[in-house]
Amino acid sequence: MKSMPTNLLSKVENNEAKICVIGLGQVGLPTALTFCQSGFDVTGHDINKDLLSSLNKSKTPFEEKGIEELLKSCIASNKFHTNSSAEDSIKNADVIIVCVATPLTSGIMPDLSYLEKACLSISEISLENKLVIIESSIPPGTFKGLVLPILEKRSKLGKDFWAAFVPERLAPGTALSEIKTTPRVIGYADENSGNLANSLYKKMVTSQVVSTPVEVAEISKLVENAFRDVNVAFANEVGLICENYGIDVSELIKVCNSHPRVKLLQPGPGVGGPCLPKDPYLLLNPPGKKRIESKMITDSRKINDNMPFHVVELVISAITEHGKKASESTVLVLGVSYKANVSDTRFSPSKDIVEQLSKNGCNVIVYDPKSTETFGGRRTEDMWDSLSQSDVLVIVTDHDEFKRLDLGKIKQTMRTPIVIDTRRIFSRSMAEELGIKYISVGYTKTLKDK
Ligand SMILES: NC(=O)C1=CN([C@@H]2O[C@H](COP(=O)(O)OP(=O)(O)OC[C@H]3O[C@@H](n4cnc5c(N)ncnc54)[C@H](O)[C@@H]3O)[C@@H](O)[C@H]2O)C=CC1
Ligand SMILES: CC(=O)N[C@@H]1[C@@H](OP(=O)(O)OP(=O)(O)OC[C@H]2O[C@@H](n3ccc(=O)[nH]c3=O)[C@H](O)[C@@H]2O)O[C@H](C(=O)O)[C@@H](O)[C@@H]1O
Repeated sequence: MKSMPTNLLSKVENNEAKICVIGLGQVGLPTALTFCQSGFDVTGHDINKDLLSSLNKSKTPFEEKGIEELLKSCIASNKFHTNSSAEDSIKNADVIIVCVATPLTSGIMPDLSYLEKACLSISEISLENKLVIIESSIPPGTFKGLVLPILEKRSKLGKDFWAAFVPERLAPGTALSEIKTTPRVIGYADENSGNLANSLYKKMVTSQVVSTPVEVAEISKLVENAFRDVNVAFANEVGLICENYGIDVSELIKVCNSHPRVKLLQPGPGVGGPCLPKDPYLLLNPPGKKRIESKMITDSRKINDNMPFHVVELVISAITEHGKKASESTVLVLGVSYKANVSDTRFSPSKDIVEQLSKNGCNVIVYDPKSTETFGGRRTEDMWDSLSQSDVLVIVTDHDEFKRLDLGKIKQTMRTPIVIDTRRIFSRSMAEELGIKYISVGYTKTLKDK
């Protein structure tokens, strides 16, 4: 075993290490730009050439607070470059950070093909004196079982090169602040690699850097997201219970959360995004091993996946109670992205809501200022004009822009004033005072009273 790579360590400590980030998506781009902001020279490589050319014009394909300004300043400083050649990008780098996607296959199994290809292209180059970091979320056992065997094709870990798994914890929408302020986990396979990675991330992160064996780090990332998924599922289940009792879940949450050890989350239209619907399955499917059973985790996934269908039931009941047929009704859906103030529509609850409403015969109009996705509905540019033709307004995403909508104007404009506010962006009492039929996940009193 070689001793600590002092040359590489001093390059890291003096901000002289050249960094290459592979995969410039929602994780890779903020990572590349934040390291650049911390004083490093960063090359971003991606297989998507259109993405590289739009980044070179300071345009990002997704919405993220402050990212275009940061991209512009990093390009202007001449410290951020893009390169479509994997070979050149890797060859010239001291540190290589892999941020490619690790999605699910159609059979809900981990799809590690992007990671495998990225590692293969790294392994083609001599890794002498380089540090390789994997940031992509990976099923337990992947770092030692897949990543290292590929990287060690020509070079030896701990002798020629160093490697660590450093899971990303940023949440889209607040990525550029969270990437620095959220404590960072370093998953190490050997001590020197762990120390190098530790020094590197201390340059970027203003909070704690926690070191742990790589096996723990792999599982920690997936458990964190499964924890969040299970907690949202519990909130959703409590919402459904409240509908049965005819009480308002928001009032209940306020009361329960006054207990110092209770922190109920917010029920809603379901759980979307690139990670929560996927990571519980990465946790339970270690590559090459038997699937692990966890009823709580899989049931939570089912509860959350069922919420869009529940929202559709709320809409159809409201239409029926109003004496109309679904096929005669127009429904305006506000929001296609999976959560507030982001443009990402991956696994968005809006998809099932729009598709199922259409299947029920509704005329579905979709409006989202952050995305042109329609999920098969008809997109409108003029929300107020579409509202004037609508029988039901369904809020699926709580963008700030929607929160500012005037309820009085909504009441005056709609053909039938029925609002399904799945995110609780409006005041229930104000809506009801205005004569709006107000329904939410966890509040269906107006429906049940009839
Ligand atoms: N999106 C998020 O908020 C978070 C994601 N993660 C994890 O980070 C990883 C990346 O996720 P995202 O950034 O959302 O994915 P993404 O899909 O937004 O970006 C991945 C990028 O990698 C590129 N790519 C794929 N194969 C490549 C290759 N062989 N060489 C170069 N580029 C390649 C793609 O073209 C794409 O631009 C995943 O494992 C995800 O689970 C972790 C924390 C937060
Ligand atoms: C444990 C944790 O908080 N993980 C974060 C999560 O980011 P993400 O944007 O997916 O999380 P989120 O804000 O909880 O949103 C996920 C989904 O859950 C829904 N949601 C969330 C909270 C809530 O009370 N009710 C609710 O319905 C959201 O609307 C959204 O559809 O997953 C990220 C990731 O791994 O991609 C991770 O880095 C982030 O730190």
